[in-house]
Amino acid sequence: MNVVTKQDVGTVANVLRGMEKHGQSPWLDFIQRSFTANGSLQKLVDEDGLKGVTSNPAIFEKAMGYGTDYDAQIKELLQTEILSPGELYERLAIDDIRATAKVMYPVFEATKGLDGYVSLEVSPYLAFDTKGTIEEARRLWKTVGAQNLMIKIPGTHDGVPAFQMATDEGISVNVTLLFSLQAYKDVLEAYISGLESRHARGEDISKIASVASFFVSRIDGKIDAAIDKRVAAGDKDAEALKALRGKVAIANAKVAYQHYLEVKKSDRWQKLAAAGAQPQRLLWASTGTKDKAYSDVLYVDELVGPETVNTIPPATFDAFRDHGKLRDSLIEDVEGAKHVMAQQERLGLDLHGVTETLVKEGCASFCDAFDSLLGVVARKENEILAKKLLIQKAELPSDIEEAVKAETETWRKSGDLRKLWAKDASVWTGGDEGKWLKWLDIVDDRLAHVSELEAFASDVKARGFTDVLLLGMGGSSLGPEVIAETFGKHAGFPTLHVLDSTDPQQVKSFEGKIDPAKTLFIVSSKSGGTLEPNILKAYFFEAAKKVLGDKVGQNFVAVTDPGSHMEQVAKGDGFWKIFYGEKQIGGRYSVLSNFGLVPAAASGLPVRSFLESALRSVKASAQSVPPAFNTAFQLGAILGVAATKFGRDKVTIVASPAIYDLGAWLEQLLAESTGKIGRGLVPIDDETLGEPAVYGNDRVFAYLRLTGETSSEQDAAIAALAKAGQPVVTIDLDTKEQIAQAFFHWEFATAVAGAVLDIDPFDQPDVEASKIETKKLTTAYNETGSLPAETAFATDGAFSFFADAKNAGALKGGDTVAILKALFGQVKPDDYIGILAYVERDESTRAWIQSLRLRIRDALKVATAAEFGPRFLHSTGQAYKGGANNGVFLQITADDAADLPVPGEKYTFGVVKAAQARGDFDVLAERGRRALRVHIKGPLDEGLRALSSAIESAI
Ligand SMILES: O=P(O)(O)OC[C@H]1O[C@](O)(CO)[C@@H](O)[C@@H]1O
Ligand SMILES: O=C[C@H](O)[C@H](O)COP(=O)(O)O
Repeated sequence: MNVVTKQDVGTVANVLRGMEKHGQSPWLDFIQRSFTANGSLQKLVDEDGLKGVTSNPAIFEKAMGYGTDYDAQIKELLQTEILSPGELYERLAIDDIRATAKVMYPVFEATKGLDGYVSLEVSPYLAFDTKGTIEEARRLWKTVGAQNLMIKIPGTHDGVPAFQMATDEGISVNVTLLFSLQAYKDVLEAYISGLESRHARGEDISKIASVASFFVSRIDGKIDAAIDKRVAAGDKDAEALKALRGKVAIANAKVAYQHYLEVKKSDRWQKLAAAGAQPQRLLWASTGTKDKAYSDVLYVDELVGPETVNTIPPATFDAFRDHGKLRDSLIEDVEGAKHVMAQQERLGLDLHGVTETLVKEGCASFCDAFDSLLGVVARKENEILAKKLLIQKAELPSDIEEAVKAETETWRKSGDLRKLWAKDASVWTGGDEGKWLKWLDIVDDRLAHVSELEAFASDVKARGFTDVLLLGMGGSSLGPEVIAETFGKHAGFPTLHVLDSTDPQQVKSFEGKIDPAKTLFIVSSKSGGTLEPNILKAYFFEAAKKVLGDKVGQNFVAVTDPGSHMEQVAKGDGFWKIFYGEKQIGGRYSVLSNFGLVPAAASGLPVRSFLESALRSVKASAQSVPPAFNTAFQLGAILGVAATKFGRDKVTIVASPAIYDLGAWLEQLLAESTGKIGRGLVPIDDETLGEPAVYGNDRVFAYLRLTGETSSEQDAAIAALAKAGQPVVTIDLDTKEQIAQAFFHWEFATAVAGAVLDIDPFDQPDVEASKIETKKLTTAYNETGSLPAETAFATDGAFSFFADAKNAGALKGGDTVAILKALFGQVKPDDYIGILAYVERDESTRAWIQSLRLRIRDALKVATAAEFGPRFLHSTGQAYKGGANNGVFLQITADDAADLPVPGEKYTFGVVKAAQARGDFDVLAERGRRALRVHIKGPLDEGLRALSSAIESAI
């Protein structure tokens, strides 16, 4: 706009100023920070008699999307606050609107509230959402807090009731995107009804202003195109059609204006007018000429009339000042306008259909503009925050990259990420997914209550505990384990240990690490009904009671969902504290709720800054972030697309040594969330990277890299894999604390991947099956004093082999090597092998299983999972049973060197573990999985060594 430099502005003959005499107010369809700040806007007011300003998402996109006007404020805001791109945009926009409202305020005063307005549009994403629109209108009205503000609301079917409510509540509204006479009539009716209801309550209606933004040029754009097409096709009505070119939009506006005049005469309106109501003026919008063949001031020249507004884009504003003509054109030749309307109908130009399309297209194009604007804000935010956020880099083969782009665009168009945030189950299977999404809000929620956790932390410190022993499984133990493993001991606080096993030796080992009198026990179970934490609680409660007597409960804390069995137990046993979980969060999504935070606080982790770090991830995935800029979405889309379209269902998790345990948490999240109804992602954790040659085409590599403590071997191996064309996603963490961000990032990505896989990522149907089998066995034990007998299909030295009839048939028999050969002989490319060991998980068994899996991987070139039972039952076990049938399983059980009693039960820990292994195997077999169980008699270390060498010979 050249208003500042042009010489002829403000002359007496200024045609813009002259509009006033015709009862029309010129408004400007434009906002830009520098334009307001450098006095250009003021100059228009002073010299051209500018009377108002309008904005829309496309205008803000132009203002914020290019240049550097806003960079300083963005930086400043992000220094002190954690904001999503949507929140950031709103802060910038509101500042602009306020600054503009200030410039326009003298006009507002001088015209006694007739003019001087500035319009701010509600989010275009809400165009079909009445509730969302009214809520946002109220919020913006309150936040901007300027009398001369108008909230812009689309005049859609769903927008009109919101407009009526807003009017009733005293909010001034600019109803936008009006194309048809009928839509305009509905809007005027809503305005009157809104005023009437307010007036009926005895409230003032004189301060409410409203305009109806009736769009002009876009109508000609569509109608003229239809005319040209028909003329080109040799339509018999070519001449009559040509005569309508460039006429319909103006005729449509003139007819709408006639309706306005008629309504103003009505008794209904007169009553409101007598009570001080201001008429809702028609505002001509979309008045920039799009077709170069027409006058560049066509839609200003031809629509001049009393009690109207024309919001004029900058170039048209300049052009009109330069050569616009003023006459009462709006009421000129109304009959002619009606004739044009009748003609268009007779000729089948379908103005009705065109206006309907224009509403839809108008909403969609404002959404597109908003997407692009928010994308720019998100990009700027990412650049400024840099390492304060996780930095994700995807190196994908071009076919996967293309497919991910297409998926991203599908999500952008459908607005499904906003639906996800709105907890709309249609994003997944339309089941009960909406009830499991409280994890989306939990970070905000916990931050609001963080002082309780901080108080707990100081109490724990003050009581001088040396250790914290957490008893729980899966979602209740893996997050705390990551926290314990990653952060270690905090000075002045107890050491956090996590026990998630029924292996008697392992229970004993943990018991040996602590002094019950100086230990805080955290019994953690969402459901409160899980077998393991219940029996572990019974065991340690009894052990602690021996030293603490009646005060034993004071060394126990429960974390459980409200109303659970565990809550009752905790109350009955006089636990020191009970912390509650959220029923609307499943176990594996619970780490940022009390399930992760209570042990974190007890071990001295500064939970406030941990949560604030997590909040950055929440904001980076917020509903305002377009999918292309939402890195957690991108991760989920990559995993989902790679699995469904490219057969790459093995998510190979690689993590820097200092954060290695994230993989254990991630395994559960991915496997239990996605591995069901015969599909899903198979996490492969902690499988030391090999040469590219040892991999097939069934993997995606996810590399969690702690930038300050990287492993050069990992970096080199990952680089080689990317070079070899394997898909690699690298996520850089700048600090260990950013595991908080990684938690949310992966939860969000998993939810997205679940949608791409078309499954419910919040249930775990197949875990339940093995729990039922286990329960049957432990019940039988309690009744008969022994587990039901079972017969090995083969024995060889220290080894006995068990399987269902089908697997036993396939494995035939013979010696150990022959049986193992038969098992591994069934492995096909793109399968994976699961080693499922029900033995104590300690340094030596972990080293043993790790070296074994690598030998298998390198020999057979398939993915391997190395798992300990019963821990994995609450994690990857779901996918092994419910996912695709591409796993081959070797289950390992062993005689227990010593057993431990479970207080109050006949069964022992050893019996429980045996029942769990058998329950697990039964379900694997029942699901048609290729599986073998080998039981080791005698000393475990010898047995494991012998098994390794037999496997070595078999592969
Ligand atoms: O916290 P809870 O209810 O004891 O459950 C522990 C784990 O068991 C499961 O329900 C099934 O394995 C997991 O989803 C969960 O994390
Ligand atoms: O209120 C103003 C409208 O949003 C604007 O005039 C639309 O104009 P356009 O059709 O040129 O985009």
